[in-house]
Amino acid sequence: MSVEVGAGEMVALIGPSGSGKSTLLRSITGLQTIDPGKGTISVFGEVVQKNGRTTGAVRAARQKLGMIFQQFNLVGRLSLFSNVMLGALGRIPGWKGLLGLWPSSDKQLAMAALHRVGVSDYAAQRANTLSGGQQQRGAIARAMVQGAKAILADEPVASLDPVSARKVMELLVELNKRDGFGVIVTLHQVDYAIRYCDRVIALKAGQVVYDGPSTGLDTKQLIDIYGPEFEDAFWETKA
Ligand SMILES: Nc1ncnc2c1ncn2[C@@H]1O[C@H](COP(=O)(O)OP(=O)(O)OP(=O)(O)O)[C@@H](O)[C@H]1O
Repeated sequence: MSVEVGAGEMVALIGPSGSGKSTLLRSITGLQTIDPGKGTISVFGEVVQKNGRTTGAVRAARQKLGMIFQQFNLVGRLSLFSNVMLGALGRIPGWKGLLGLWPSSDKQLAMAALHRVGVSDYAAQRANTLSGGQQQRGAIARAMVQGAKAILADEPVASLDPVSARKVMELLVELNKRDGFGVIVTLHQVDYAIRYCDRVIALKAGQVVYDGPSTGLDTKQLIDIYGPEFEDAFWETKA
């Protein structure tokens, strides 16, 4: 496949289960290597994968990419604040991080990020005592402290109730529109992709089958992507 996403874009990645959405995101961050061959992956202009191997540029590129997962990936027994501070781990020696010897500038950054995503009131609370929506906001704050320029979110709302899911999607839109973060978000809910994202890339069996404005997706294309059962399922979720 060949795909290019601009620095400040908000893109939904959709497609049936197994179509390659997670594989694509994981490959961009270098968590997974691509097949040997001519394919390359570049992040902010630097080649991070080539000939089926990650390059030396992958580490610096990872710093610029905040990865958000369905299951939040916070350390449950640590406070929300400590979890967000982990975003700064790449900037100081590991032992300092373990002892909690964070520079005050990073601590301020963490509180500002928690405030920005609307969960600063829970900073001292253990992560595993928070709701899914609050944890996901914390994960986004951690990406901000990391210094990410773009957020790659792999089904970030799949484990959330509809209200929390909407709030997390609205937060991603806000971070994109107001703060200039690039966002690539994989979604199973096509209606969320259409409502919140300007551009949709649809994958099917590892190929790009649609790449264009979300407003350009029609029922026929969605049936092509997901199969004939799609129409029933779509209207069920809208009801
Ligand atoms: N290099 C590769 N060559 C062929 N197949 C691959 C390769 N890498 C991954 N796959 C397969 O492609 C599929 C992609 O799965 P992936 O988890 O990326 O899909 P997904 O769209 O994120 O699905 P879901 O929505 O269920 O999370 C998997 O079955 C995986 O084993």
